[in-house]
Amino acid sequence: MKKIIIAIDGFSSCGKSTMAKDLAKEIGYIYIDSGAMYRAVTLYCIEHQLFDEKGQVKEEELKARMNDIHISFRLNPETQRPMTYLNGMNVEDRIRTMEVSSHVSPVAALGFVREALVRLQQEMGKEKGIVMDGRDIGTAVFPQAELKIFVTASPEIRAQRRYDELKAKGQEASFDDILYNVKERDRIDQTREISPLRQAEDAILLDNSHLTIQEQKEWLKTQFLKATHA
Ligand SMILES: Nc1ncnc2c1ncn2[C@@H]1O[C@H](COP(=O)(O)OP(=O)(O)OP(=O)(O)O)[C@@H](O)[C@H]1O
Ligand SMILES: Nc1ccn([C@@H]2O[C@H](COP(=O)(O)O)[C@@H](O)[C@H]2O)c(=O)n1
Repeated sequence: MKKIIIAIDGFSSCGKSTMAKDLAKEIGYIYIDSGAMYRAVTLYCIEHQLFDEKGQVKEEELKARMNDIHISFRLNPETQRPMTYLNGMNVEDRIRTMEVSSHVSPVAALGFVREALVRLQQEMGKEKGIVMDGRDIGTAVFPQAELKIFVTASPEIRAQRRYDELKAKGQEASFDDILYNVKERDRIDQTREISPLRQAEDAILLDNSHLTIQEQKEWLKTQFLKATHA
């Protein structure tokens, strides 16, 4: 069967990567979490003191160091899940902290950061057979994608899911902080100048507020089958 590109965009924490990962595994496609790449750049900024005392990113310094930032993915041999590597180090857990979540959207709004990461994402998808999730995959990275999905759910439901996830991992979490972060990231992502978060005209909308993980997985598989048998 001819391989296609599947772009899954949408709001923060609505289940994009859960759906994308499951589908990719089932159909034997590569899965790329583009948000992990923006998170890795943000972690680099935190670890190299590239935020000033007001929490603003030191743009010129980051720009000068972009060539020193190397991001890649490797499969965890036990779980078969992709892990994010930054300059050869596994940073999968460190990029998921609230500290990174609360700094990532301003970093992702910088044109030179987007240029570098979009180039890398397009390179990863040039052979097709890829499921990529993010904010601008269907609009900017792969506008030619054969299947585009745009996922949404209410902010409260999304925050609750993230809260439950952190609690299950034994991490300290405040529902209010998570809700604030989810809404604030959505605001910055939707209002930035370059490639703002929006639904592509040809994307299929999914509100999964009241769907289980299994139901949304089946829904996505149906969309894939429709797109590949059309
Ligand atoms: N339909 C669902 N019902 C309940 N929980 C869900 C559902 N879909 C995903 N989840 C859970 O919600 C949390 C967020 O999901 P996920 O990480 O896939 O979202 P995301 O959109 O990729 O987030 P981000 O934008 O932050 O990368 C996870 O704990 C996941 O297990
Ligand atoms: N294609 C993308 C993907 C992500 N971002 C930015 O990164 C943040 C973190 O992404 P998650 O998917 O891990 O939540 C997100 O809030 C965006 O600011 C992006 O700009 N483009």
